[in-house]
Amino acid sequence: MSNTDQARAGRWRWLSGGRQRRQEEVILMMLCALSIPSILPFGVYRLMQGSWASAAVDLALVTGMMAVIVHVWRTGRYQVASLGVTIFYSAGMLVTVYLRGVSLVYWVYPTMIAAYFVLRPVVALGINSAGLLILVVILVARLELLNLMTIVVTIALVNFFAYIFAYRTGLQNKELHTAVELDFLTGVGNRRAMERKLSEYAQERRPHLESSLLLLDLDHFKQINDQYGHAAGDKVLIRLAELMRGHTRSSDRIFRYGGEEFAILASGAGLSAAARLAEGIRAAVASATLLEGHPITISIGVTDMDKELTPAEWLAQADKLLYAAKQGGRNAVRVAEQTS
Ligand SMILES: Nc1nc2c(ncn2[C@@H]2O[C@H](COP(=O)(O)OP(=O)(O)OP(=O)(O)O)[C@@H](O)[C@H]2O)c(=O)[nH]1
Repeated sequence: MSNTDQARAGRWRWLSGGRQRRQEEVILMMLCALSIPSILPFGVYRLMQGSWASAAVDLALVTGMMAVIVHVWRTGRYQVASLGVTIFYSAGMLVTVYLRGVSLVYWVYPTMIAAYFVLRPVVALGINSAGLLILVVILVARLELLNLMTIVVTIALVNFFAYIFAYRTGLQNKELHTAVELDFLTGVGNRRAMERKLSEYAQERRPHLESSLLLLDLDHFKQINDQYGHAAGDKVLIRLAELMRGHTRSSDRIFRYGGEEFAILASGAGLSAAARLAEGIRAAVASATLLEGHPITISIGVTDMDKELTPAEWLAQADKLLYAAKQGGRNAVRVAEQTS
Protein backbone atom coordinates (compact mmCIF):
# COMPACT_ATOMS: atom_id res chain seq x y z
CA MET A 1 0.00 0.00 0.00
CA SER A 2 1.41 3.40 -0.94
CA ASN A 3 1.88 6.17 1.65
CA THR A 4 -1.07 8.07 0.18
CA ASP A 5 -3.27 4.97 0.38
CA GLN A 6 -2.19 4.39 3.97
CA ALA A 7 -2.95 8.00 4.91
CA ARG A 8 -6.36 7.72 3.24
CA ALA A 9 -7.10 4.42 4.98
CA GLY A 10 -6.10 6.01 8.31
CA ARG A 11 -8.33 9.01 7.69
CA TRP A 12 -11.38 6.83 6.99
CA ARG A 13 -10.65 4.22 9.64
CA TRP A 14 -13.15 5.81 12.03
CA LEU A 15 -15.86 5.32 9.35
CA SER A 16 -15.11 1.65 8.97
CA GLY A 17 -14.99 0.97 12.72
CA GLY A 18 -11.45 -0.41 12.39
CA ARG A 19 -12.33 -3.17 9.91
CA GLN A 20 -12.67 -3.56 6.22
CA ARG A 21 -16.24 -2.91 5.10
CA ARG A 22 -17.96 -3.84 1.88
CA GLN A 23 -19.07 -1.02 -0.37
CA GLU A 24 -22.72 -2.12 0.05
CA GLU A 25 -22.52 -1.71 3.84
CA VAL A 26 -21.13 1.81 3.57
CA ILE A 27 -23.71 2.85 0.94
CA LEU A 28 -26.58 1.53 3.08
CA MET A 29 -25.31 3.34 6.19
CA MET A 30 -24.79 6.55 4.22
CA LEU A 31 -28.30 6.39 2.74
CA CYS A 32 -29.78 5.90 6.19
CA ALA A 33 -27.60 8.67 7.64
CA LEU A 34 -28.65 11.07 4.87
CA SER A 35 -32.33 10.31 5.28
CA ILE A 36 -32.29 11.20 8.99
CA PRO A 37 -31.65 14.98 8.56
CA SER A 38 -34.00 14.92 5.52
CA ILE A 39 -36.96 13.57 7.50
CA LEU A 40 -36.35 14.64 11.11
CA PRO A 41 -37.17 18.39 10.65
CA PHE A 42 -40.54 17.46 9.08
CA GLY A 43 -41.27 15.09 11.95
CA VAL A 44 -40.51 17.78 14.54
CA TYR A 45 -42.54 20.39 12.63
CA ARG A 46 -45.56 18.07 12.44
CA LEU A 47 -45.21 17.24 16.11
CA MET A 48 -45.35 20.95 16.91
CA GLN A 49 -48.40 21.32 14.66
CA GLY A 50 -50.10 18.45 16.41
CA SER A 51 -50.24 16.22 13.29
CA TRP A 52 -49.63 13.17 15.43
CA ALA A 53 -50.05 10.46 12.79
CA SER A 54 -47.71 12.11 10.25
CA ALA A 55 -45.19 12.93 12.98
CA ALA A 56 -45.30 9.32 14.16
CA VAL A 57 -44.57 8.04 10.62
CA ASP A 58 -41.63 10.45 10.20
CA LEU A 59 -40.17 9.68 13.62
CA ALA A 60 -40.63 5.93 13.11
CA LEU A 61 -38.65 6.22 9.84
CA VAL A 62 -35.88 8.16 11.60
CA THR A 63 -35.72 5.63 14.46
CA GLY A 64 -35.72 2.76 11.97
CA MET A 65 -32.82 4.31 10.03
CA MET A 66 -30.81 4.80 13.24
CA ALA A 67 -31.42 1.18 14.23
CA VAL A 68 -30.24 0.00 10.79
CA ILE A 69 -27.04 2.08 11.03
CA VAL A 70 -26.23 0.59 14.45
CA HIS A 71 -27.07 -2.96 13.26
CA VAL A 72 -24.96 -2.78 10.10
CA TRP A 73 -22.14 -0.99 11.93
CA ARG A 74 -21.95 -3.71 14.58
CA THR A 75 -22.63 -6.85 12.55
CA GLY A 76 -21.56 -5.95 9.00
CA ARG A 77 -24.75 -7.69 7.75
CA TYR A 78 -26.41 -5.54 5.17
CA GLN A 79 -28.46 -7.79 2.85
CA VAL A 80 -31.60 -8.28 4.94
CA ALA A 81 -31.21 -4.73 6.30
CA SER A 82 -31.16 -3.34 2.72
CA LEU A 83 -34.39 -5.15 1.90
CA GLY A 84 -35.94 -4.10 5.23
CA VAL A 85 -34.96 -0.45 4.77
CA THR A 86 -36.41 -0.33 1.25
CA ILE A 87 -39.72 -1.91 2.26
CA PHE A 88 -39.95 0.17 5.46
CA TYR A 89 -39.10 3.38 3.60
CA SER A 90 -41.55 2.65 0.76
CA ALA A 91 -44.32 1.85 3.25
CA GLY A 92 -43.57 5.09 5.16
CA MET A 93 -43.73 7.08 1.96
CA LEU A 94 -47.08 5.52 0.95
CA VAL A 95 -48.58 6.13 4.40
CA THR A 96 -47.39 9.75 4.24
CA VAL A 97 -49.06 10.29 0.84
CA TYR A 98 -52.21 8.60 2.18
CA LEU A 99 -52.27 10.83 5.29
CA ARG A 100 -51.16 14.15 3.82
CA GLY A 101 -52.25 13.99 0.21
CA VAL A 102 -50.83 14.18 -3.26
CA SER A 103 -48.38 17.05 -2.54
CA LEU A 104 -46.19 14.52 -0.73
CA VAL A 105 -45.83 12.45 -3.90
CA TYR A 106 -42.45 14.14 -4.55
CA TRP A 107 -40.97 11.84 -1.90
CA VAL A 108 -41.74 8.84 -4.07
CA TYR A 109 -39.00 9.71 -6.59
CA PRO A 110 -35.91 9.79 -4.32
CA THR A 111 -37.23 6.83 -2.32
CA MET A 112 -37.57 4.69 -5.42
CA ILE A 113 -34.16 5.68 -6.78
CA ALA A 114 -32.55 4.88 -3.39
CA ALA A 115 -33.78 1.28 -3.72
CA TYR A 116 -31.47 0.77 -6.72
CA PHE A 117 -28.46 1.78 -4.60
CA VAL A 118 -28.94 -0.95 -2.03
CA LEU A 119 -30.72 -3.81 -3.83
CA ARG A 120 -30.26 -5.88 -6.97
CA PRO A 121 -31.92 -3.96 -9.83
CA VAL A 122 -34.60 -6.59 -10.39
CA VAL A 123 -35.56 -6.67 -6.69
CA ALA A 124 -35.69 -2.86 -6.52
CA LEU A 125 -37.87 -2.81 -9.64
CA GLY A 126 -40.23 -5.40 -8.12
CA ILE A 127 -40.66 -3.50 -4.83
CA ASN A 128 -41.10 -0.16 -6.63
CA SER A 129 -43.68 -1.60 -9.04
CA ALA A 130 -45.69 -2.91 -6.09
CA GLY A 131 -45.33 0.52 -4.44
CA LEU A 132 -46.58 2.23 -7.60
CA LEU A 133 -49.65 -0.01 -7.72
CA ILE A 134 -50.52 0.82 -4.10
CA LEU A 135 -49.96 4.52 -4.84
CA VAL A 136 -52.47 4.33 -7.71
CA VAL A 137 -55.03 2.77 -5.35
CA ILE A 138 -54.43 5.61 -2.84
CA LEU A 139 -54.67 8.40 -5.42
CA VAL A 140 -57.27 7.14 -7.88
CA ALA A 141 -60.22 8.70 -6.06
CA ARG A 142 -58.41 11.95 -5.30
CA LEU A 143 -57.05 12.95 -8.71
CA GLU A 144 -58.24 13.60 -12.21
CA LEU A 145 -57.25 10.89 -14.64
CA LEU A 146 -54.74 13.12 -16.49
CA ASN A 147 -52.93 14.11 -13.26
CA LEU A 148 -52.87 10.52 -12.10
CA MET A 149 -51.50 9.37 -15.44
CA THR A 150 -48.76 12.04 -15.27
CA ILE A 151 -47.67 10.75 -11.86
CA VAL A 152 -47.77 7.11 -12.93
CA VAL A 153 -45.87 7.68 -16.19
CA THR A 154 -43.14 9.84 -14.60
CA ILE A 155 -42.63 7.35 -11.75
CA ALA A 156 -42.52 4.45 -14.24
CA LEU A 157 -39.98 6.31 -16.39
CA VAL A 158 -37.77 7.17 -13.40
CA ASN A 159 -37.83 3.48 -12.46
CA PHE A 160 -37.10 2.37 -15.98
CA PHE A 161 -34.09 4.68 -16.29
CA ALA A 162 -32.80 3.82 -12.81
CA TYR A 163 -33.15 0.10 -13.59
CA ILE A 164 -31.20 0.40 -16.86
CA PHE A 165 -28.51 2.49 -15.16
CA ALA A 166 -28.15 0.09 -12.21
CA TYR A 167 -28.13 -2.96 -14.50
CA ARG A 168 -25.48 -1.45 -16.76
CA THR A 169 -23.34 -0.40 -13.78
CA GLY A 170 -23.62 -3.95 -12.39
CA LEU A 171 -22.41 -5.42 -15.70
CA GLN A 172 -19.50 -2.98 -15.89
CA ASN A 173 -18.51 -3.76 -12.29
CA LYS A 174 -18.54 -7.45 -13.07
CA GLU A 175 -16.35 -6.98 -16.16
CA LEU A 176 -13.95 -4.75 -14.22
CA HIS A 177 -13.77 -7.26 -11.40
CA THR A 178 -12.99 -10.09 -13.82
CA ALA A 179 -10.28 -8.07 -15.59
CA VAL A 180 -8.66 -6.97 -12.34
CA GLU A 181 -8.50 -10.54 -11.03
CA LEU A 182 -7.22 -12.26 -14.16
CA ASP A 183 -3.61 -13.20 -14.93
CA PHE A 184 -3.10 -11.68 -18.37
CA LEU A 185 -0.67 -14.41 -19.55
CA THR A 186 -2.39 -17.65 -18.57
CA GLY A 187 -6.01 -16.56 -18.10
CA VAL A 188 -6.26 -18.10 -14.61
CA GLY A 189 -6.96 -16.00 -11.49
CA ASN A 190 -4.17 -13.76 -10.25
CA ARG A 191 -2.81 -13.38 -6.74
CA ARG A 192 -5.43 -10.76 -5.81
CA ALA A 193 -8.19 -13.20 -6.85
CA MET A 194 -6.56 -15.93 -4.81
CA GLU A 195 -6.36 -13.81 -1.68
CA ARG A 196 -10.01 -12.81 -2.02
CA LYS A 197 -11.10 -16.41 -2.56
CA LEU A 198 -9.08 -17.67 0.41
CA SER A 199 -10.48 -15.03 2.71
CA GLU A 200 -14.02 -15.79 1.47
CA TYR A 201 -13.39 -19.45 2.23
CA ALA A 202 -12.06 -18.56 5.71
CA GLN A 203 -15.33 -16.70 6.42
CA GLU A 204 -17.51 -19.47 5.00
CA ARG A 205 -19.52 -20.89 7.88
CA ARG A 206 -20.50 -24.30 6.45
CA PRO A 207 -18.29 -26.64 8.49
CA HIS A 208 -18.82 -29.77 6.36
CA LEU A 209 -17.19 -28.39 3.22
CA GLU A 210 -13.54 -29.41 3.61
CA SER A 211 -11.20 -28.03 0.97
CA SER A 212 -7.50 -28.16 0.20
CA LEU A 213 -4.83 -25.88 -1.14
CA LEU A 214 -2.18 -27.00 -3.63
CA LEU A 215 0.91 -24.89 -4.36
CA LEU A 216 2.65 -25.91 -7.60
CA ASP A 217 6.03 -24.71 -8.85
CA LEU A 218 7.86 -25.51 -12.10
CA ASP A 219 11.22 -27.19 -11.52
CA HIS A 220 14.33 -25.41 -12.80
CA PHE A 221 12.24 -22.95 -14.77
CA LYS A 222 15.10 -20.48 -14.89
CA GLN A 223 17.01 -22.95 -17.07
CA ILE A 224 14.15 -22.97 -19.60
CA ASN A 225 14.17 -19.18 -19.82
CA ASP A 226 17.93 -19.10 -20.07
CA GLN A 227 18.14 -21.85 -22.66
CA TYR A 228 15.07 -21.21 -24.85
CA GLY A 229 14.19 -17.59 -24.11
CA HIS A 230 11.43 -15.84 -22.20
CA ALA A 231 8.78 -16.37 -24.91
CA ALA A 232 9.26 -20.15 -24.73
CA GLY A 233 9.01 -19.90 -20.92
CA ASP A 234 5.73 -18.00 -21.31
CA LYS A 235 4.39 -20.75 -23.59
CA VAL A 236 5.22 -23.35 -20.92
CA LEU A 237 3.27 -21.34 -18.35
CA ILE A 238 0.26 -21.12 -20.70
CA ARG A 239 0.36 -24.86 -21.46
CA LEU A 240 0.70 -25.72 -17.78
CA ALA A 241 -2.39 -23.60 -16.99
CA GLU A 242 -4.32 -25.45 -19.74
CA LEU A 243 -3.21 -28.80 -18.38
CA MET A 244 -4.33 -27.85 -14.86
CA ARG A 245 -7.73 -26.76 -16.22
CA GLY A 246 -8.09 -30.17 -17.83
CA HIS A 247 -7.35 -31.97 -14.58
CA THR A 248 -9.53 -29.96 -12.18
CA ARG A 249 -13.26 -29.77 -11.61
CA SER A 250 -15.23 -26.67 -12.52
CA SER A 251 -15.65 -25.93 -8.79
CA ASP A 252 -11.85 -25.86 -8.30
CA ARG A 253 -10.08 -22.53 -8.70
CA ILE A 254 -6.67 -22.08 -10.31
CA PHE A 255 -4.48 -19.05 -9.62
CA ARG A 256 -1.07 -17.84 -10.70
CA TYR A 257 0.47 -17.10 -7.34
CA GLY A 258 3.88 -15.85 -8.52
CA GLY A 259 6.08 -15.97 -11.63
CA GLU A 260 6.22 -19.76 -12.10
CA GLU A 261 4.15 -20.69 -9.09
CA PHE A 262 0.46 -21.65 -9.21
CA ALA A 263 -2.15 -22.44 -6.59
CA ILE A 264 -5.26 -24.61 -6.80
CA LEU A 265 -8.09 -24.27 -4.34
CA ALA A 266 -9.75 -27.67 -4.48
CA SER A 267 -13.28 -27.14 -3.15
CA GLY A 268 -14.83 -30.03 -1.30
CA ALA A 269 -11.60 -32.07 -1.50
CA GLY A 270 -10.14 -33.46 1.70
CA LEU A 271 -6.43 -34.21 1.99
CA SER A 272 -6.52 -37.62 0.33
CA ALA A 273 -8.61 -36.41 -2.65
CA ALA A 274 -6.31 -33.38 -2.99
CA ALA A 275 -3.24 -35.65 -2.83
CA ARG A 276 -4.69 -37.74 -5.69
CA LEU A 277 -5.37 -34.57 -7.68
CA ALA A 278 -1.81 -33.32 -7.08
CA GLU A 279 -0.28 -36.65 -8.04
CA GLY A 280 -2.42 -36.74 -11.22
CA ILE A 281 -1.26 -33.26 -12.25
CA ARG A 282 2.39 -34.01 -11.43
CA ALA A 283 2.33 -37.22 -13.51
CA ALA A 284 0.47 -35.50 -16.38
CA VAL A 285 3.05 -32.69 -16.52
CA ALA A 286 5.93 -35.18 -16.44
CA SER A 287 4.50 -37.09 -19.40
CA ALA A 288 3.20 -34.09 -21.39
CA THR A 289 5.21 -32.09 -23.90
CA LEU A 290 5.02 -28.58 -22.49
CA LEU A 291 8.17 -27.69 -24.42
CA GLU A 292 9.48 -29.61 -27.42
CA GLY A 293 12.75 -31.38 -26.66
CA HIS A 294 12.82 -30.53 -22.97
CA PRO A 295 11.15 -32.59 -20.24
CA ILE A 296 9.40 -30.44 -17.67
CA THR A 297 8.36 -31.34 -14.15
CA ILE A 298 6.64 -29.65 -11.24
CA SER A 299 6.71 -29.95 -7.46
CA ILE A 300 3.59 -29.61 -5.33
CA GLY A 301 2.79 -28.91 -1.67
CA VAL A 302 -0.70 -29.90 -0.47
CA THR A 303 -2.42 -28.80 2.72
CA ASP A 304 -6.00 -28.91 3.99
CA MET A 305 -7.64 -25.58 4.74
CA ASP A 306 -8.23 -26.07 8.44
CA LYS A 307 -10.70 -23.45 9.71
CA GLU A 308 -8.62 -23.07 12.88
CA LEU A 309 -5.89 -21.48 10.76
CA THR A 310 -5.77 -18.30 8.67
CA PRO A 311 -5.25 -18.02 4.87
CA ALA A 312 -1.68 -16.82 5.51
CA GLU A 313 -1.06 -19.96 7.58
CA TRP A 314 -2.50 -22.23 4.86
CA LEU A 315 -0.17 -20.62 2.34
CA ALA A 316 2.82 -20.88 4.67
CA GLN A 317 2.05 -24.55 5.29
CA ALA A 318 1.66 -25.37 1.58
CA ASP A 319 4.83 -23.40 0.82
CA LYS A 320 6.76 -25.39 3.43
CA LEU A 321 5.58 -28.64 1.83
CA LEU A 322 6.43 -27.36 -1.63
CA TYR A 323 9.91 -26.49 -0.38
CA ALA A 324 10.21 -30.02 1.04
CA ALA A 325 9.20 -31.47 -2.36
CA LYS A 326 11.94 -29.37 -4.01
CA GLN A 327 14.48 -30.42 -1.39
CA GLY A 328 13.49 -34.06 -1.89
CA GLY A 329 14.63 -33.96 -5.51
CA ARG A 330 11.69 -32.18 -7.30
CA ASN A 331 9.04 -33.79 -9.56
CA ALA A 332 7.32 -34.72 -6.29
CA VAL A 333 4.21 -34.14 -4.17
CA ARG A 334 4.32 -33.50 -0.42
CA VAL A 335 1.10 -33.69 1.54
CA ALA A 336 0.36 -32.35 5.04
CA GLU A 337 -0.20 -34.91 7.76
CA GLN A 338 -3.83 -35.77 8.42
CA THR A 339 -4.79 -34.20 11.75
CA SER A 340 -7.93 -36.26 12.44
N1 LIG B 1 8.93 -16.79 -19.14
C1 LIG B 1 8.60 -16.33 -17.94
N2 LIG B 1 9.43 -16.53 -16.90
C2 LIG B 1 9.08 -16.07 -15.71
C3 LIG B 1 7.88 -15.37 -15.49
N3 LIG B 1 7.84 -15.02 -14.20
C4 LIG B 1 8.95 -15.49 -13.60
N4 LIG B 1 9.72 -16.15 -14.50
C5 LIG B 1 11.01 -16.79 -14.33
O1 LIG B 1 10.91 -17.91 -13.46
C6 LIG B 1 12.22 -18.20 -13.01
C7 LIG B 1 12.15 -18.64 -11.57
O2 LIG B 1 13.42 -19.08 -11.22
P1 LIG B 1 13.80 -19.64 -9.79
O3 LIG B 1 12.98 -18.90 -8.75
O4 LIG B 1 15.28 -19.59 -9.64
O5 LIG B 1 13.26 -21.09 -9.75
P2 LIG B 1 13.57 -22.35 -10.68
O6 LIG B 1 14.63 -22.08 -11.69
O7 LIG B 1 12.24 -22.81 -11.21
O8 LIG B 1 14.12 -23.36 -9.63
P3 LIG B 1 13.33 -24.23 -8.57
O9 LIG B 1 12.02 -23.54 -8.28
O10 LIG B 1 14.21 -24.29 -7.39
O11 LIG B 1 13.13 -25.58 -9.18
C8 LIG B 1 13.06 -16.93 -13.24
O12 LIG B 1 13.97 -17.16 -14.28
C9 LIG B 1 12.04 -15.91 -13.66
O13 LIG B 1 12.55 -14.99 -14.61
C10 LIG B 1 7.02 -15.13 -16.62
O14 LIG B 1 5.96 -14.54 -16.54
N5 LIG B 1 7.43 -15.65 -17.80
